[in-house]
Amino acid sequence: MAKIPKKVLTLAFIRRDDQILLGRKKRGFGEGKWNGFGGKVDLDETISDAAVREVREECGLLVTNLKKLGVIDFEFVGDPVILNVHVFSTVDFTGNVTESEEMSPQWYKVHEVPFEKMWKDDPHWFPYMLDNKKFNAYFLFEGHEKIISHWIKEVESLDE
Ligand SMILES: Nc1ncnc2c1[nH]c(=O)n2[C@H]1C[C@H](O)[C@@H](COP(=O)(O)OP(=O)(O)OP(=O)(O)O)O1
Repeated sequence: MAKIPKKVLTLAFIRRDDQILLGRKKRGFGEGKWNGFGGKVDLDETISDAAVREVREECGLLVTNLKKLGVIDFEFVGDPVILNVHVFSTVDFTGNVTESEEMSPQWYKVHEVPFEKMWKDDPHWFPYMLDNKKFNAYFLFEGHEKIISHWIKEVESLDE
């Protein structure tokens, strides 16, 4: 059976009191949408090292104690590549929030997250992430705005 190609990506969220740091993507995939910080994992790094690097590059913060909370597979009709996104969260960081070429960051209260300006899948799994519950999920998209099918399940543990 043919192997399905997967592209591994990170997605990290930083929490402070009742707030979460989001960034508006200024270019490329997901341009204009608010999201956490992340991107592709390089060949010579672990997934969590990539998560730390991407946060640093995209919003200037140095994060520690990242907890992996979710793994989501995204499939797009007509595209053989599955995006395998590893979701992290932390409350531990140093540095100042800084705008980058890729992201315009802003703190949001957790009950004021702007889902209407985010990926359509986000409202489905954010509640797990915000509650620090571990989860696996799958979304099949047609284009970038329509979810055709999906599932989410809470899990006891995730591979690091
Ligand atoms: N559907 C959905 N919901 C929520 N988050 C995401 C998606 N699809 C996604 O790809 N993502 C996340 C996963 C990553 O954090 C980013 C996409 O990363 P990308 O900007 O393509 O990767 P970089 O390595 O930063 O890209 P370049 O530096 O090559 O521009 O969105």
